[in-house]
Parts: sequence; structure tokens; C-alpha cells
Amino acid sequence: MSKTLFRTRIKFCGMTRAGDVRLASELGVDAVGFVFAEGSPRRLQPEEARAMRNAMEPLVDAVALFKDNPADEVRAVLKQVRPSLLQFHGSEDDVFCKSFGVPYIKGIPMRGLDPAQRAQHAIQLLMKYPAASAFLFDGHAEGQQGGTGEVFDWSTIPTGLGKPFVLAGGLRPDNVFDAVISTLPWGVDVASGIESAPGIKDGDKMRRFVEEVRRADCHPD
Ligand SMILES: O=C(O)c1ccccc1NCC(=O)[C@H](O)[C@H](O)COP(=O)(O)O
Repeated sequence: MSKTLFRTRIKFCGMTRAGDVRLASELGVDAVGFVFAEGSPRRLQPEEARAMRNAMEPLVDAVALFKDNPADEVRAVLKQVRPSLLQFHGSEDDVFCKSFGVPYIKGIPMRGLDPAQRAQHAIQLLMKYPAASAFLFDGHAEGQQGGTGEVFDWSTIPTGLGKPFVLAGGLRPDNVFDAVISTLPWGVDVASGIESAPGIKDGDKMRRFVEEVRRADCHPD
């Protein structure tokens, strides 16, 4: 793909207010994420997410994020919110993730991995999650919650995946340019880096984040 035509996809995660969702759409963000993981400060009830889903403009993806939620909770979200993508961050296996008939992204904890194991890690991921549409590499450690603003060592990103990956973990308006140039992801995902408090997005940070991604997309290298 010609670099001049490529556009890094952007997902804003952990939305809790309809106004933030509308602004994300106006800024040209590709996807917004609603968190249903237990214990998250951004956790929504399905009815709350449904109200925000209704505030979304066309041609923007709604992503429902889970971490070891029971299947009936996932189904309740599907019924109310009609997400176009699911995102799993817990110990759910491929059979569970694909059982809902909606494409899924698998969140991968990247904290503390060894760069020498990159190729091996890619093979393991492809074997464990053959039905995943994409992998999302996140800054937290195994078993922990995401959305905490931790950057991981980008040199550990698995190589030879043959599937799109989304870069997450500690991205902010002031580091996302370098992140995109260094890792060339399919997309970037941000939660705390565009917030003033958990779940409360900051309009200026949202706008600057998008500007920095677009600046990286126009960069000649
Ligand atoms: O955002 C949460 O509260 C959350 C809770 C449990 C599991 C995953 C969670 N978020 C995952 C995301 O997709 C975040 O956007 C990602 O971790 C990046 O977060 P941040 O480092 O704050 O940008």
C-alpha cells in the first residue's frame, strides 16, 4: 500500500459521555470503545452504552470491551448496543471470543516481554486466537486491567503476524507521533491519554491526539 494513501486507524476507548462520542465522530475517529470489564472506572451498564451508541454518527465502529465477563453479559451488551466489534482482555479463549458471531480483537498484555521472543510470540498468538481479526498490544501486565496509561517496550511487538495490530498503552498527544512512526501499526487505541479523569475525555487532548496521528501519516519516512 502506498504510504500516501495509508491512514492509521484511531480508536478512543472508555467513552462514558454522549458529547465525547459525538466529538470523536467529528474528529474523524474510526472507532469508539465502551468498557464492560468489572472493576473498571469506565465500566458502563448496557443501557448507558446504548444511549451513547445512539449518539454515534454513521461509519464509526462501536467496540464493546470485556474482561472475563460471563457469556450472558456479553449477549446482553450485543442485544442493547449492537457493537460492530468485540474486544477481549481476559483469559477468554478463541472459541468463546468467536462464539458471539461478531468479529473480535484480542487484547494482549505486553509488559515485561523479551524482545528476543518476538517471532515465537507471534506464532503463539496466531495458534491461540486463529479467529481474531486483529491483536491489540497493550501496556499492562498479564491479569491486570488496561486503561492505566503504561507504555510498554515497542521493540517487543511480535513480528510476522500477518494480521493487523493496534498499538495501545500510554499513548498521548505528545508521544503518539513517535509511536506511529516507530511501529507502523494498523491503528492506535487510547483511553487515559485523552482524559482529565477516568472516563472523562478532554476535548483538546482528543483533537491534538488526532492531529498528531495525521501528522505521522503525512510524514515522508
Ligand atoms: O480501559 C479500561 O478501563 C480497561 C479495563 C479493563 C481492561 C481493559 C481496559 N482498557 C483497554 C483499552 O483498550 C485501553 O484503551 C488501553 O488499555 C489503553 O489504555 P491507556 O494506556 O490508558 O491509553
